[in-house]
Amino acid sequence: MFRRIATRQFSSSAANAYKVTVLGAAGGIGQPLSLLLKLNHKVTDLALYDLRLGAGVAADVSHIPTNSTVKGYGPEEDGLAKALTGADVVVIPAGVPRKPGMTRDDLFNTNASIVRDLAKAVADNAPNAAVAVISNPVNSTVPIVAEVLKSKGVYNPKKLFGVTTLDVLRSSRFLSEVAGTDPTQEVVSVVGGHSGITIVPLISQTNHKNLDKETYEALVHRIQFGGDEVVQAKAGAGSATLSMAQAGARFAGAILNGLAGEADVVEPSFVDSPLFKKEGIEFFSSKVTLGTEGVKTVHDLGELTNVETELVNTAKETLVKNIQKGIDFVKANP
Ligand SMILES: NC(=O)C1=CN([C@@H]2O[C@H](COP(=O)(O)OP(=O)(O)OC[C@H]3O[C@@H](n4cnc5c(N)ncnc54)[C@H](O)[C@@H]3O)[C@@H](O)[C@H]2O)C=CC1
Ligand SMILES: O=C([O-])CC(=O)C(=O)O
Repeated sequence: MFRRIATRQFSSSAANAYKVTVLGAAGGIGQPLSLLLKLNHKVTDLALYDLRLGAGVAADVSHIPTNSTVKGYGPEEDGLAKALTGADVVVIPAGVPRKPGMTRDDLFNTNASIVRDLAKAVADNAPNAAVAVISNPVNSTVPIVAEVLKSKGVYNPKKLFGVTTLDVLRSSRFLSEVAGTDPTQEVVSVVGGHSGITIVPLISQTNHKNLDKETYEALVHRIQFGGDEVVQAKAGAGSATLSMAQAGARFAGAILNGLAGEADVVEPSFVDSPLFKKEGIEFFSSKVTLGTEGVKTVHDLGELTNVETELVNTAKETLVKNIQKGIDFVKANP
């Protein structure tokens, strides 16, 4: 009796009740990300899919007494379709991570087809879901998802996101370390893309515009190549997983806050962007206001210093190639 009442009370038809699906849920990112999503009270239905161990991770996470129902899925018995059906948000951390000496682009050959195939399943089973792509190289995997969704006639540019939140977290942390401030109070807008020189933190828009040149350059370099620090330290066992899980949970949470109609939900993300389309750059990361239909507003970059303008111009040169690579891949390998 009690159980039936509890189920009804938290049924997914209620307001603020969402199904979130994680594709790649048993991986280094997927597991802690699933844990953090289990702690988000807006998530009432959590679907965890992986090639292996989806059921195991789900059984584990499901014992936490929050309001969501957790289910695990594998490729057998149409598990991917079942995991996706009815999803409001799909988060994709499936794919291989870097080893020392590799760039994110070196992951393209393996991850492009993984992401393409998962995007096909999203198109078929959750065409209205907001899709948040974590799998690298983000600058190319996001265009891959867009091309697949377009080919299936279900592309909604307002509901596709490349997750760049880890660059935002690192910026807050690293800036606070050089400025001697509280990292929780440092908010840094990061624009461009998610790899090396395409990552452009806008330090001039913080309270620390007067850092000396050497400190500023070292800070920007550390933010751009922060991922390498973790890859080196893990020495062949992968890249950032725990900080990325926090970043992914924060971004998925922001999408849910937007869907729920909360005011002023703003996060940087790599989205289908009007900012530089005239220059042939279809996707760009900048601050985005999230709303009930996904992207509500793509913010422009605001005022930049000459140095930041240079950094953005350099980022664009690489971005345009990374984006085209993703588009060409789907054209050649539909
Ligand atoms: N956007 C960002 O800021 C960041 C992105 N990443 C990227 O995230 C990805 C995942 O990283 P980790 O979790 O560390 O890797 P991992 O190897 O620990 O986990 C990947 C998981 O994906 C699963 N998987 C592979 N193919 C799949 C498929 N077709 N369907 C479902 N699941 C599949 C694997 O079974 C594995 O459990 C990598 O590409 C990495 O470069 C990592 C850190 C930050
Ligand atoms: O560095 C990597 O390969 C993983 C990643 O994207 C990050 O940590 O920012």
